[in-house]
Amino acid sequence: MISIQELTKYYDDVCAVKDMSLDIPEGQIMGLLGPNGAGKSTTLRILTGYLPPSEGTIFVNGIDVRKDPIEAKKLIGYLPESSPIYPDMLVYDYLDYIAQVRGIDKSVKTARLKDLSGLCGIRDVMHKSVSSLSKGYKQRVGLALAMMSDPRILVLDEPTSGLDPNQIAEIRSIIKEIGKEKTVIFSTHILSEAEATCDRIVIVNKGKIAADGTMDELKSSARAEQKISLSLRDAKRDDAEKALSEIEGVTAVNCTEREGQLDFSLDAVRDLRAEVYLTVKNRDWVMLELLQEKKSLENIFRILTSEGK
Ligand SMILES: Nc1ncnc2c1ncn2[C@@H]1O[C@H](COP(=O)(O)OP(=O)(O)OP(=O)(O)O)[C@@H](O)[C@H]1O
Repeated sequence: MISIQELTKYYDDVCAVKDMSLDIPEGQIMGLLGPNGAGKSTTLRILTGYLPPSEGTIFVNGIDVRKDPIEAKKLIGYLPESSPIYPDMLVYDYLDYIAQVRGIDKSVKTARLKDLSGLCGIRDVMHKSVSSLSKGYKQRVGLALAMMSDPRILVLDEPTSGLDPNQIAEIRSIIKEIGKEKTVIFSTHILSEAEATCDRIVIVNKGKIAADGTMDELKSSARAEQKISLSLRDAKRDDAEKALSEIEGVTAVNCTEREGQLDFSLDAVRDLRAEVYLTVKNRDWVMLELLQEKKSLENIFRILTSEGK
């Protein structure tokens, strides 16, 4: 449905997106996850035809966004990071006005506004002024605006930014509901946000894709590397290092010594606590501590997006 090919964007000499390629199939809810300044908004602006790329191409349903932005935009609903909504109108009047601007036929307009108000949970505020709404409701109105033309693709830039936990949960459930029928792409810098909502997560850092997969795939790659720490007494350092490094699946052994105690940190391909325990027991060394550090997705995200990585 969407094919991003070798996308690069420079703002003067700042490279915001570097050689990004990505295919997004129809019906997917995809989260673009990354820290501030990773290039998420820039990617979404180019995808929605609001910003030209420096290099590269984006096809939306076979349409080249750069060559035919008007046709491409017809397929996309876009909620930018700070959605510009007029404060002085009633919600209903505002949606009605936008429906007219978008050329929605009068015969279907009333039904469309009714559907949207239900989908986006704004029935109760349709006759309130936009300025009186909470940030969460304003965001729902923004969603309704993005969905006005019943687009096949919905692009949301940090849709839950600045909302309280209840509002976040509400926006999430609306996105999930919309995602049953549409392709949804949204950006966030919060891992749990992407985890709760997405079929697929693309982690971007410094304009590049750092990881791409389903939540399960990212989690199993996070589990693929384990760290085990243990402390021993009554063991000779050389013997202990040798014995631990000979355990199948241990890829690195680090040791520090203090007051007759050996503290080890092992890298392993899986949870090897049982093997470590038996190795120590068979040699009559005293085990003071045995711990497995959980390498959570949170850690992976931090490692992938931290400075210098
Ligand atoms: N209009 C602009 N002019 C110059 N540099 C820009 C402009 N917009 C973005 N940048 C720079 O491009 C890089 C990527 O910014 P972008 O807004 O795309 O990142 P982001 O991941 O969306 O971050 P945030 O979550 O903070 O919005 C950053 O270094 C940013 O400072």
